[in-house]
Amino acid sequence: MNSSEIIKLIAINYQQRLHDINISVDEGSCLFLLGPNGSGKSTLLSLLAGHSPACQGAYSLAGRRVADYPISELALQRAWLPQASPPPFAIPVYQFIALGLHPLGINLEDEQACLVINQLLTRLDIAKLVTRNCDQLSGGEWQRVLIARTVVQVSPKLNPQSVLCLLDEPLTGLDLKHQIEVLQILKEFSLQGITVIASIHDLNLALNHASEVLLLNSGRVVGQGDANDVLTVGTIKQVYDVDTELLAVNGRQFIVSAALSRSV
Ligand SMILES: Nc1ncnc2c1ncn2[C@@H]1O[C@H](COP(=O)(O)OP(=O)(O)OP(=O)(O)O)[C@@H](O)[C@H]1O
Repeated sequence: MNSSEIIKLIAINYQQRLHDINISVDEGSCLFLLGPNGSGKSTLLSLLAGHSPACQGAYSLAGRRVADYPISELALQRAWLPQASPPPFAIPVYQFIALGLHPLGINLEDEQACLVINQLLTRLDIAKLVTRNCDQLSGGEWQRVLIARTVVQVSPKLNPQSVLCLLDEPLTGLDLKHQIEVLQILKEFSLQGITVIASIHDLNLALNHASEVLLLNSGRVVGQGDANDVLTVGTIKQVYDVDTELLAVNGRQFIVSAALSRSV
């Protein structure tokens, strides 16, 4: 393990869903997982969260085999936002977000915890919803509540042992303003040394916000590295079967569908 490597996967195979995955991720990286529907992004995130004990190969987090972590220690090191989970039961929003404190052994009597939660409520624009139950929210509001609960668990201000924040399609259902705020929160986390791994479908957001990307296809890694190197017209055609063009605007690259750009 090199000094900044936080995640190491060697020869991971899982059912028929992931094949020969060998990856390494550095501390503080903001890595976006990309790939078509069914390519294995959720499966890989679940495995990184420590939820696929029957996989073949080796997975180490912070230099230790994940299989050797007691679940209570794993919960201190990483948080995981699964994809599109419905509200579990009719619990008030504030109490649901505070569930993220549970693995840390603190509760709402902790002043710093209340401060962190209240800041998140403001930033994610959910302060006005706190007294409502989780099953009385719109899809985008519920997604922001889920993100808040996940982020609280690995907030460096509350949890000095946190190293990893895993999010499966965190931007799904969010409007533009809330997407930007979530991306900003994730960037701040990575700048504070927390490794962020999130799956998304928007290649342009990946180009402009990821420190690196990992592109999957049919459960195999097609490429990992700088988004500009991995997301070429050739790899996009190979993986998504879509013809694209790259446009440069104010020094930034954007991917557009070749068919759509010709039809206007
Ligand atoms: N519980 C399951 N049992 C068996 N196969 C599954 C299960 N869940 C998913 N799969 C299969 O595993 C493969 C990878 O699925 P996964 O959900 O990881 O893809 P994904 O890249 O996250 O897709 P999407 O972009 O649609 O969310 C797919 O072929 C899928 O059909």
